[in-house]
Amino acid sequence: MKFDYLIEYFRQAKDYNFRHLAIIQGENYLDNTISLIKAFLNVNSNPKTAYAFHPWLSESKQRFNKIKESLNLSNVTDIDYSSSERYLGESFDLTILDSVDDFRPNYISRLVDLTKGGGLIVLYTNSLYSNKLYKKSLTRNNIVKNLFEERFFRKIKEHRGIISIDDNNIYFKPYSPSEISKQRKNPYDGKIPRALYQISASNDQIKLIHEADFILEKGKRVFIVTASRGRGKSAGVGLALAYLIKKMKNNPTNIILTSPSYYSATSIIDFLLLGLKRLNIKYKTKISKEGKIMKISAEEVNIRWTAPDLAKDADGDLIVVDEASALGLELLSYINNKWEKIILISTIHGYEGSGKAFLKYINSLKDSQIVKLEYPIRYAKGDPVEKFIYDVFLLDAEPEKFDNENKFMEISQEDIFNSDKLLRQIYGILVTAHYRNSPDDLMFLGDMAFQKIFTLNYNAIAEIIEEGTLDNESISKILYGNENEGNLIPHRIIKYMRIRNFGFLKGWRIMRIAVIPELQGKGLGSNLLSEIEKIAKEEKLDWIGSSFVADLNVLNFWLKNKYIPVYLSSIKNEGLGGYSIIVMKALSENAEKYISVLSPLLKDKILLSSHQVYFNVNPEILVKIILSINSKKVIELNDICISRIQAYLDGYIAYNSASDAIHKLALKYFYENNNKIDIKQLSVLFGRTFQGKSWSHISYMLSIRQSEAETMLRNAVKEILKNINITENNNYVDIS
Ligand SMILES: CC(=O)SCCNC(=O)CCNC(=O)[C@H](O)C(C)(C)COP(=O)(O)OP(=O)(O)OC[C@H]1O[C@@H](n2cnc3c(N)ncnc32)[C@H](O)[C@@H]1OP(=O)(O)O
Ligand SMILES: Nc1ncnc2c1ncn2[C@@H]1O[C@H](COP(=O)(O)OP(=O)(O)OP(=O)(O)O)[C@@H](O)[C@H]1O
Repeated sequence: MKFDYLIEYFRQAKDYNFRHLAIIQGENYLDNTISLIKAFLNVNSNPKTAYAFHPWLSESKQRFNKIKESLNLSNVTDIDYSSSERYLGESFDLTILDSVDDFRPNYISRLVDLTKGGGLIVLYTNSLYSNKLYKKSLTRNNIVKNLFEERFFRKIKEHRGIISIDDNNIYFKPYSPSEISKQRKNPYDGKIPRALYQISASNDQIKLIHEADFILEKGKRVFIVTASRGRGKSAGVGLALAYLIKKMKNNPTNIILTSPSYYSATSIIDFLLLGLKRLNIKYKTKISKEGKIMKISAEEVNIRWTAPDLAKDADGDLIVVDEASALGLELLSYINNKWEKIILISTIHGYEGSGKAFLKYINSLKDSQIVKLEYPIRYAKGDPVEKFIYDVFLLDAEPEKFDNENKFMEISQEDIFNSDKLLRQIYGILVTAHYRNSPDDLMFLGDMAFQKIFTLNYNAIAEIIEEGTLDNESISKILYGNENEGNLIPHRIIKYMRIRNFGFLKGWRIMRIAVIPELQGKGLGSNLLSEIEKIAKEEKLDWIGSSFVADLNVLNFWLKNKYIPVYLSSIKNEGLGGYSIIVMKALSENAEKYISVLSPLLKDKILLSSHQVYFNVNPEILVKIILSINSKKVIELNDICISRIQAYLDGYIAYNSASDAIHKLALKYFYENNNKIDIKQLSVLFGRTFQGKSWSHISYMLSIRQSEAETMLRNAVKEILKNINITENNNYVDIS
């Protein structure tokens, strides 16, 4: 097919700085891809090109070579989908997505983003439906739905500026440049150095650089930068840091830079270096073996990139956190407790979800200033491809609040995907409530067949996966190392607890439960759960459970609804920023037996191995879990122990001298649970005794003053002692 008539539109896009997206399908996909790009080359003869694929899959390299050679493309970066996050700070004129082997929403939204105004994105495939890697992970017993893809096609037809080519048919409604708003940079006003003004890409960036010196004011200061994707937040902060370095000149300063992965901070680093160059400030860099810039020294200032878990405790004067909302509120609150000067950068709408909880958090921070960037950097505002991506992946879905909060019903995936209004509502609840929702989750919602969706009148929703009833072979595979993410709870229990026959039981895993933000805390979540439990009982299930990243509020919700913790993952899920916990409620006698074995084991695990496995977990979470598990053990304390504790309380010996005795006393308390003690006091005791934490660590984690920590521990110890039958309250012993 010839696409010469599109040249005029490509030219228009170049003039107005917007992009086109083409979806090419059918038997002639390769020829059509080549012809379409040929038309585009009339407008840009040597485009900076990104080519994304799974290079290890058969024939993918041949396709890459054929396209590259037929078009004589010389400036090509080949990107392995699995490491595509490394390219987030880059920009391209032409982006080619090989979708023959995979059609994965997260990859598409991430890579489309990298394309500049005037550019073209081509997504080509034989068929969007068959043989796709991510889709296979949603397939069970050969069954999977196509609701996501069907909607994707409907959206292609609805949007202007999107080209759809299907063998011999082309469907394209041109976009009107009148909908594009070009931005002009305001004249230079002397507020920032001219050299930085010249390299700033938007008025928003100039404002950001100007306002960043808020951080240099006396006392605690938190400077927050938020925007949708690609607004130049990170680059702007890089330039702002260069300016701060210029201002701090002779002050020795240590700056810690952190982000979920090194690559998400590269924009900051690149633009910091560019800014330093333009300001004529000399700098040195320390580069790792993999080529990562780990440290920059300029004037008296040192800037180091450090992974979040280490960064939070590092020594420094200022911490800069990129993609802050992805780190989770617990870590952010720790950082806020420990650091005096903080810069937080976060995407508000985007593939990390819109993060209402994060917004609420930053709005509540004292001594803070928020700068919001509006104008996109890579392309003009009003760009049709951005509109398409937002719509097709529902990046900005916001739910409405409905009356009659308690009407319980099940909704089919078909009903949801056939009504955009309903889908926006349901998915909007997930996006706003769960800040880690991503476009992949939308495909999951549409295509994964073994799930059920329940709602309380569209104000609260739960997404449930059917798990269990595994056969012998599947169970054996799990025992000997195979993954089975479709059966998450049975997998964890079979693999890690080695309890084989749990796999035969039938259960429901509540994969997501969420209430629209305005209605949280009013009982809707609990009501929805109890309605679901009724149905689960009617269906004769054995168990109902959930796996989520341990967070105090969420844990409280499950405990309040009488779910019992049965498993806590031994490694941190870096992607989700925490340790996953599984909670469960038995619906059959059979399941009751398993829970009564599993939960005491979890209590033992926490009490015996927190110093090495869970030392980074908030002690309050661990205390909540152990207190919720009712398993008793007798722990004997002899008189010497008690006397040493008493001597500690009376101030004759230090904590360290009595630490073993206090440890035993705490163990006795946690296994006997006989009197109610303030949870924060217990958490200090647990943190110091079982996790080996320092007083300062504990205070940052629990948001208490450092000076309070030891008093709280003493109070907990006193309270526990009070309830132990002690005949004489001595702080010495005679041995006869
Ligand atoms: C598998 C998973 O999906 S786990 C993730 C759960 N979902 C989320 O974190 C999304 C954001 N939060 C929400 O959508 C909701 O708050 C839910 C689903 C956690 C709870 O539903 P709600 O209707 O808010 O809770 P409900 O009123 O029934 O119960 C209140 C209890 O839940 C806990 N809770 C957890 N989160 C919240 C919250 N955001 N607001 C109020 N209470 C909360 C509290 O312990 C509270 O008890 P308390 O008032 O005695 O302290
Ligand atoms: N002043 C500038 N001059 C040239 N290019 C810029 C400038 N500012 C940003 N860019 C480019 O624009 C793109 C987006 O910038 P950046 O990564 O800072 O945005 P962001 O808002 O942090 O995006 P994300 O939400 O994707 O993290 C990058 O490719 C960056 O190199």
